[in-house]
Amino acid sequence: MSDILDKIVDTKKIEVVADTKKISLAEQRQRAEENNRNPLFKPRGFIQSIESTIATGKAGVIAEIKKASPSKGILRDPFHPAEIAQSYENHGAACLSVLTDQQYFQGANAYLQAARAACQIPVLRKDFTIDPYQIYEARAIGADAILLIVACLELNQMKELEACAHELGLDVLVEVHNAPELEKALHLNTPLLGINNRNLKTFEVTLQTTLSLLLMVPDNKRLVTESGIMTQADVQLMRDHQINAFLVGEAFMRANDPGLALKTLFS
Ligand SMILES: O=C(O)c1ccccc1NCC(=O)[C@H](O)[C@H](O)COP(=O)(O)O
Repeated sequence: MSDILDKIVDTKKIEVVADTKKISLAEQRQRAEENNRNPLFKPRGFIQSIESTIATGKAGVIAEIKKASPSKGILRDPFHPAEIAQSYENHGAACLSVLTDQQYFQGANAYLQAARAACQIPVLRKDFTIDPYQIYEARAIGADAILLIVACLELNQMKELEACAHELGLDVLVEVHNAPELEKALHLNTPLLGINNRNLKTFEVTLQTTLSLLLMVPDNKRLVTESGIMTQADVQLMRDHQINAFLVGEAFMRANDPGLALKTLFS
């Protein structure tokens, strides 16, 4: 595990203990299950939205809402998640990804809630999931999908977390950065496989990461290329390799109108 991931995971362990004292696991679970019975909050179908967008010939874009990151500092200030969500939806995003980690990304659960309430498209809770508590919490705040980062997790943990998510109707994006992680990820059931082009140890970003792992990705997985997609040439390079799902943050967060930037990048 990288230094920053070590730090983030240590923080998450402390947060889960503290959060459980504020809202118990049983209460969080009850909230999650209530949401599943409420038409406003039941899962919107994250993978389905990516697939139906790609089926029309367009790129399946997971458009990220993040105020800041460890590698880049502040990306957007002022920051209005509801406006950004509407702009993304109006300009063709298949899904949203909202950072909820506070300490390292200046995110918040409230940002996810505001973004989801402002649109109809499904939302990934972008956080560092290490404990089932966070999955109940994700569903309780309205998330439609969660992220599992292989570099942070043992295989048994990943399987347990995936089963918990699926039980609640949440989709799972499993994220890898190298070949051993990819092999591990293939033990999960989720068809959604993210390759992060960012090395979380050095913060170096290269799209070659996705291209170098391509041959290892089975046909029954939907590959999402993540991080460092900045130009139309980047998009074209990926599409030339039949990669049609993208997770993009910085390029949109730095634009005046994030949705317009999405439309331009993928036109
Ligand atoms: O971005 C970071 O600095 C970072 C550090 C530690 C863990 C994760 C980190 N980033 C999360 C992401 O993977 C990106 O937010 C996402 O893929 C979008 O990337 P980009 O389009 O380059 O903003």
